[in-house]
Amino acid sequence: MKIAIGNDHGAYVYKNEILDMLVKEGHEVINVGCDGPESVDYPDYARKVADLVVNQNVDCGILLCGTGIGISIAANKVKGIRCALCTDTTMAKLTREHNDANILALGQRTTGIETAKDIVHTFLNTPFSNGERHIKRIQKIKEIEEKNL
Ligand SMILES: O=C(CO)[C@H](O)[C@H](O)COP(=O)(O)O
Repeated sequence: MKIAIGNDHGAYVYKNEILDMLVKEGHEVINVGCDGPESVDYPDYARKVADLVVNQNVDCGILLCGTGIGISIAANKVKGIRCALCTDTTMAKLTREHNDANILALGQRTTGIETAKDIVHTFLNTPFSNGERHIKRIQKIKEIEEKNL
């Protein structure tokens, strides 16, 4: 898969671990995150990954910050983004099956690295269910976006 990954200073260690893992597994990964501990602003990185996803330059995105909260809030402001903060594999599976999430958010300060890696694998390997009720609900999310224009 082609994956965009971005992060703030609170998550560059996990970003590097997950990036290495994905490249070893044969994925093409575009790294638009920060690569060191100097303080940066997570919305800037949310926007970079979100733009790559909505413009269909990549199949999906991964965003990381200290908690995963701020960066997911920011990404979800971009029209067409359904970014899910996941803290376990059940959430990763269900957000793909039910919400057709196109960005996964993770927190370096809140989730263990092995769990985070498992979450990434589950997110990437779970297809959208295409269930009628889920399609209808995602359509309603799109309607909310349109009204906010
Ligand atoms: O988790 C985050 C946002 O939700 C950020 O990574 C966190 O707020 C950064 O904090 P600090 O500037 O104190 O390192």
